[in-house]
Amino acid sequence: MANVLATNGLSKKYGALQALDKLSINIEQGSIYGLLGPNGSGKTTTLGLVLDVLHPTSGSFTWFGEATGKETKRRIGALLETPNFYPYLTAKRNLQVVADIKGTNHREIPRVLHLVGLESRQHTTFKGFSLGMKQRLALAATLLGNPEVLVLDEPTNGLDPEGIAEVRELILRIGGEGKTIILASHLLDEVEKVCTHVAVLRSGHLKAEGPVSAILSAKDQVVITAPDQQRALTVLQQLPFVESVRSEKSAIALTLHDGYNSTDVNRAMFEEGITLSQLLVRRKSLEAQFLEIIKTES
Ligand SMILES: Nc1ncnc2c1ncn2[C@@H]1O[C@H](COP(=O)(O)OP(=O)(O)OP(=O)(O)O)[C@@H](O)[C@H]1O
Repeated sequence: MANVLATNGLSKKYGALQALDKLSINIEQGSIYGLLGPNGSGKTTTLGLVLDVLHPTSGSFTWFGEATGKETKRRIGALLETPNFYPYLTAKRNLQVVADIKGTNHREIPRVLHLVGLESRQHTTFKGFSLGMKQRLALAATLLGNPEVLVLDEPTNGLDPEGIAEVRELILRIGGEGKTIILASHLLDEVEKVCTHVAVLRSGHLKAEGPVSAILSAKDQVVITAPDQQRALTVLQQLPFVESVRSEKSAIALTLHDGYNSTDVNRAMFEEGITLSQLLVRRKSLEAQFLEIIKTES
C-alpha cells in the first residue's frame, strides 16, 4: 500500500511545553487512521503541523512521498472545526458558496450531497438542520474538490447520540469509497468502531501504534508468576502461540493467538521444566487496556 502521510521525528514546542515529541508514524492509503489520546496529548498540534497551519520545532513530514506544496494540498480535505455556514441559506446554496471559495465546479454538489445523505434536504435552510446534519454538511463541503485524504479533528464533538451515530456511519462510508481518513479523537470507542489503525498519544509521546485490532483488542490476558521469572520470560517469548509478553512488577502478562488458552501455557512451561507458582486469566475491558497503554512509561 502506498504511503499517504509519513512523519519523521515531528516535534512541537510551545515555549517550554513539549506538545509533540518526535512523532514518527506512517499512514497508508485507504486506512482510517485514528490519533487517540486524552485532552492535551498533542492530537490537534499534530494535525496543525501536517496541514501546515503550525511550524514544527524539529522533524519533518511528507504527503504522498513529497514535501507539501500546492499540488499535495489539493489532494487533502481538512475539517478542523465546524465551519460557519449561512443559517438562512439552503444546504445546496451553502455548498455553492464553499465551491466558489474553493474554486471547484458546482457540478460536484449533487455527488457530495448524495454521499452525505442530504440529497433530500438540499433545499432546507441550514438553521433547520439537526447537529448531525450540520456536521454532515460540513463533511460534504470538505469533500468538494474530491480530495483523496480527509483530515478530521474530533468530528463528533458536541453532537447528540443520534448525530454521533450518523457521522460515524458516514466516515465509514467515505472510507469504504477508498479515501484515506485521518481523525483525531479522545473517544476510545469512536476509534475502535471507526478506525482501521490507531496511534495512541499521551503528553506528546507516541505510546502505541498499529492496526486497531492489535492495539485495542480487549483480549484476555494470561498472567503467570514463576520462581525464575527471567527464564520463564525467555521461554514464553519463544512459544509460537504467544502473541505478546509483558513483564509486570512480579508477574508476566501475555496474550495468546486465537485458539489457545492458559492450559497450553501451563503445559508448555511444564515441558520446559518450569512449574508456575500462579496462573490466572485476567479479563480486560477496552478502557482498562487503553489506560494501561497511556500509563506505560516511554
Ligand atoms: N498555541 C498554543 N500555545 C501554548 N500551548 C498550546 C498551544 N496549543 C496547544 N497547546 C498545548 O499543547 C498541548 C497539546 O495540545 P493539543 O491541542 O495538541 O492537544 P489535543 O490532544 O488536541 O487536546 P484537545 O483535544 O484538548 O485539543 C496541550 O498541553 C495544550 O495546552
